[in-house]
Amino acid sequence: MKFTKMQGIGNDYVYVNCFQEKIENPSELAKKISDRHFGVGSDGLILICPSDKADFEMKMYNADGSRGEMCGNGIRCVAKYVYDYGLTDKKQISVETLGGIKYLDLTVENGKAVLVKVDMGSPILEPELIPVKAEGENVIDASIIAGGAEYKMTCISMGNPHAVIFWDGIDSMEIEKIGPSFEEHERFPNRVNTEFVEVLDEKTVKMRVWERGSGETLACGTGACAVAVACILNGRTEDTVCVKLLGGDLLVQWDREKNKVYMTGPAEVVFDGEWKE
Ligand SMILES: N[C@H](CCC[C@H](N)C(=O)O)C(=O)O
Repeated sequence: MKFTKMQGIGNDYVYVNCFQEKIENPSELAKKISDRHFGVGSDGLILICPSDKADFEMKMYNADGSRGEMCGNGIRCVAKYVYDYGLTDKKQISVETLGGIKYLDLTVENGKAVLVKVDMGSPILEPELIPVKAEGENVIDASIIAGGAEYKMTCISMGNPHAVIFWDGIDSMEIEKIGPSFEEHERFPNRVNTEFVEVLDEKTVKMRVWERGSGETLACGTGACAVAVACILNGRTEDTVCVKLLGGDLLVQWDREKNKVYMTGPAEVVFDGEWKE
């Protein structure tokens, strides 16, 4: 099976062109191929497939084999792949995901896509749609007890579930201890991606993320969008935010009139390879 290893600000996945390859059990393959010692090593597996609703379909699997509804860093790499590898010559493409159809604009230099802007759609705040067990019509700066400690969280879905926690001193936090207590918390029926964010100024934040199904990653695109929305909802930043992650920066804008979130960032090919099972 041919694959391409790609990364979006350090959030790395194995990409398979399913116009050419047939994957019998993607969940099992994701677990094997993601292993950083016995496999290729990645945060998960992403399949690039035909679609009858959009130009392409993205099917995303975390390193534990679980399916993610949407992947922000991944969808930028999908857009780069389909352009650079000649599946399309369009610089505006649509990609079907479990989180809805997403629309992307490519910036091309020397025949290669170097920057991708994604219309990530509208943030979802209704608890039952995130989902998170909670009273009321949203979860903004709400209390949760996790791992025996109390936190304040803001919950948002970008097609996939996120819990955003404001936290000073994220560089020294023991995310590997706190993250799982949120990921497996009984208030999140489908588990949750958890972001810890430090506000630097009204235009700039920095974050770390414990991803559902993959643990701490260097970056999370949907998480960066959830963080920006949470910062704006809590009056911490302006509507356009530079989100600084371990692997690099993303620019996130929440257009409140259109109620759409736009994310702009890079996408890069690491290498092409062959997987022999
Ligand atoms: N772990 C996520 C999927 C990947 C999201 C992240 N890598 C991104 O760039 O959005 C989930 O299970 O919802």
